[in-house]
Amino acid sequence: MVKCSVKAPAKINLSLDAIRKREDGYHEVEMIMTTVDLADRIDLTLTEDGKIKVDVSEGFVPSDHRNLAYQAASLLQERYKVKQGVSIYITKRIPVAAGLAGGSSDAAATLKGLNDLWALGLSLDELARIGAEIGSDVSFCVYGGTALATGRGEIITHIESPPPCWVILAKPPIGVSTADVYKRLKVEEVEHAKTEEMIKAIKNRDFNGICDHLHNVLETVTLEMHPEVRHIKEQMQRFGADGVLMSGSGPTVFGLVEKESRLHRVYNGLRGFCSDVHAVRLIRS
Ligand SMILES: C[C@](O)(CO)[C@H](O)COP(=O)(O)OP(=O)(O)OC[C@H]1O[C@@H](n2ccc(N)nc2=O)[C@H](O)[C@@H]1O
Ligand SMILES: Nc1ncnc2c1ncn2[C@@H]1O[C@H](COP(=O)(O)OP(=O)(O)OP(=O)(O)O)[C@@H](O)[C@H]1O
Repeated sequence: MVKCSVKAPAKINLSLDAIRKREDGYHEVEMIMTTVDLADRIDLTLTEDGKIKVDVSEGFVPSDHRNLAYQAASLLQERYKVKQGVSIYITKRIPVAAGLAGGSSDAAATLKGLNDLWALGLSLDELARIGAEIGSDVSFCVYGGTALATGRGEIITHIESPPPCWVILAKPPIGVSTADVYKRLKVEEVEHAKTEEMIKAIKNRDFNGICDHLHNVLETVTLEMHPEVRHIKEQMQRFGADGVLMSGSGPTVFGLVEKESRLHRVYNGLRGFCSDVHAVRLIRS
């Protein structure tokens, strides 16, 4: 096999809590993450020149060593002394710098695709451990589905999928730096998430319970920096989403909607003033 295509789905954080700042500069977190069916596409083609080459459908995403898919390929190539190179084409559909783990998911998909193409025989757990060296969200993206992520986000405990529902994603035309948001977070002052309650609601397939326990400690920080995120949250609530929260470090806001009849109202209402809106579903593991 010399080529393959891999899907790289986005994630949302149903809850995100920061427990404390660690000595290595990262925050100890507790997050409930789940994948949604908005995905980038990664096309991998092996080459004999030993080089890693990245091209991206979006001009403003870096196509050099800063690209997380490049880093994933480079890490595997060096560690397993692979002689072949790879040409990576990324078709971006996930909004960039959005809190949806687009780059992390591209890296995870590249790890999985190259594990097959280079016949490395690594397990998902091994790929997730390698992924953690690239970024805190990459381990989760290797597995997908729904999980509790702890540590700095790289320790993954699988949980069952939430009951099916629609997810509306709306991103204002700004990008947010995760490092910036964490830097401004006053972890000793946060109102903590009820992570156990969220897990219980998911296990009980209690859609209203899930909506009641949506909580993200980074939201206050990003809302202060970007009032347009608050505006989108308010509009999403006004148009009738059952539960609304900012994902990750933002600025994307997601709304959970149980009934399809209401989906159109929320989607069309938001499209009125926000150009980057997607109606997607949760992906069951
Ligand atoms: C906000 C989330 O997207 C939620 O899923 C993740 O926590 C961030 O994951 P990520 O983008 O893969 O983040 P990384 O590339 O590992 O880290 C970017 C920067 O965010 C800060 N960071 C990240 C994760 C974490 N648990 N604590 C932190 O303080 C650090 O300053 C780090 O330098
Ligand atoms: N494959 C990639 N796709 C998108 N951005 C990438 C990629 N590789 C590197 N980047 C860089 O990473 C930055 C953050 O982009 P990304 O879309 O991964 O953010 P995010 O969705 O906020 O991630 P997270 O939720 O994990 O914090 C971008 O500004 C871009 O410069």
